[in-house]
Amino acid sequence: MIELIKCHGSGNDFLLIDEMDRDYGFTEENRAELAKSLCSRETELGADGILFILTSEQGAARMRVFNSDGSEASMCGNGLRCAARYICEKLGVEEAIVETMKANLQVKKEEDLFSGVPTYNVEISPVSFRIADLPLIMDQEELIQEKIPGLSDELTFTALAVPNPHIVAIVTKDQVESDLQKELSEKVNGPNELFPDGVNVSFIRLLEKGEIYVRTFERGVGFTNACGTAMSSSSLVTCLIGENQVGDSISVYNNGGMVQCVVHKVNEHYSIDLIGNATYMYKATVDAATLKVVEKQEFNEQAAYEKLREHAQTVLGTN
Ligand SMILES: N[C@@H](CCC[C@H](N)C(=O)O)C(=O)O
Repeated sequence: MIELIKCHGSGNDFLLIDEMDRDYGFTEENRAELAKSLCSRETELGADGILFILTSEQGAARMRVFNSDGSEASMCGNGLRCAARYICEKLGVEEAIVETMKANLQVKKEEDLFSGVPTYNVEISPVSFRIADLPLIMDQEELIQEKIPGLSDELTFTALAVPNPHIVAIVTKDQVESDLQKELSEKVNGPNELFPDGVNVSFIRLLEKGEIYVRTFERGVGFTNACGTAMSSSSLVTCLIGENQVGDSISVYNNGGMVQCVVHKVNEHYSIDLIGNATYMYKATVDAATLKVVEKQEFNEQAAYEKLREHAQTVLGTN
């Protein structure tokens, strides 16, 4: 029997499985297979990915994230907020260090972003603009607000690794609503010569000063309600172009709700605080042999979250 929690950050939903106290004896193949089968939207659970919580020698716990196609990602911002809540509540602490594939990251409980919505602040770091770190195969060091030959004649992109790979473009409302993002994203996430490992592709719409909208096609998943590392990357890009300021809070609206991002710059190194909900939907027990849900218990937290989501939709409706 596998015990899990279905949770979400901005509607980017995950199945959280705790391997700290319980040794399920998963192999790497098992984790990838579980991600593909349990995350399938054809099944009762369905999710954008699985968060495996493990013991760590470098922090309070370790988070590994698998996309719904079975690939492992180096980071997941919305997932880290859910993992942060789980780890902090389990250990009875308000803040912790969580080990991820490439970095040990600071997480902490924050004041509720909206009444009754459990909120966590997670560090998004390290940030690299070296295109080799994505990797993006082009004959240059960085790509900041530039065209990518062979990808789009109309859009300029910024490429960054936080540390999972992202390209972001500032677009118009019409461009967000067109099929352009789907076409580009499928191109760079299929066999292609630019991004051999694929890439998360975000379109940003500038709303007001301090307010942006971000829509992301996630590598290994497809369009999701929101992507935390993408919203962090997008906030940083709006600071680079002078639209927003380092140190200021940026409200980032998405199709699943909203979060806040604060970009920091210390000694030429950027990091981003990603602040948003960590909502539990239900607890479930799954039979590992049949992958059927044998028990389910709701948390009743979604109603409070819906109020935040309605607010976000109202803001988007007027922009
Ligand atoms: N949804 C995540 C990112 C998950 C990983 C991503 N699809 C990748 O492969 O890099 C987030 O909230 O950051």
